[in-house]
Amino acid sequence: MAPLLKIENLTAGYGKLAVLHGISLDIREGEMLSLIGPNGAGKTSLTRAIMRQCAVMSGRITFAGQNITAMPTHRVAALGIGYVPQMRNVFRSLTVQENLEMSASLLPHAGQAAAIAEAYARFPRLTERRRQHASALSGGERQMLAISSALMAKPRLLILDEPVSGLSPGMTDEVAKGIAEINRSGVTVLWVVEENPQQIIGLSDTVAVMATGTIRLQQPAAEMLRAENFRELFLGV
Ligand SMILES: Nc1ncnc2c1ncn2[C@@H]1O[C@H](COP(=O)(O)OP(=O)(O)OP(=O)(O)O)[C@@H](O)[C@H]1O
Repeated sequence: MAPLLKIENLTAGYGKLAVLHGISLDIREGEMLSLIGPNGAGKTSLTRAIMRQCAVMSGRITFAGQNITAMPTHRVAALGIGYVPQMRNVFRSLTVQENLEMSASLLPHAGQAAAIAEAYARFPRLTERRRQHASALSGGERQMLAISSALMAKPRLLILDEPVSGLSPGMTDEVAKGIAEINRSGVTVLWVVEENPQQIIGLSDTVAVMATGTIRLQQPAAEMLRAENFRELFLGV
């Protein structure tokens, strides 16, 4: 079966400067793929290139059989890719409930209340915070809200940029389990993982290792965890 997302020989960057060099990566429908690698490897840029927020210089990106390489961001999103950037991913001056209502407003009216209830059921912690402004949320709660908002559009592929970075171990566990549950419900997940790689990779099917703007390795997560040189691979040295 053709992969859900196919990236072929992608070169991309900012202005005239290429920071991704000949990237090729396949994501199968239903899988959970962790993208790891040292600071500056280009993980964020790769997620941004998929969403057309970083200039593609050459190569091709295909999603669900459609060439999205030159498609504007809103059309990529409408095709079924949800994106949660690491920062600025919620409306800080709105409450949790208002954030969810705003995202749910994309749905037919009849389905909005159920979609919001589903978000609270997935991350019960948000229920307790429903009247709080998003600016007052903890880092983990903010990620839960951003992920819930992105899910309102019912994406086939969810791209998450470092959703658990900087979180306490308990909160990492809570957010990561929520993401694994989303994946089990049928959503393909691509997540950038910066910290606690062993714990997160354990939840993933596949790992792709980036270094200096290239993909060094793509392999099953179980194999990756068994590798003696795991740290070396992870750090890309
Ligand atoms: N807006 C930008 N303009 C110019 N160069 C950028 C921009 N954003 C990132 N870069 C450069 O692109 C390269 C890859 O950065 P990127 O943020 O994609 O890496 P990363 O693997 O996500 O790193 P980190 O884990 O530190 O976020 C770096 O050399 C960075 O300096």
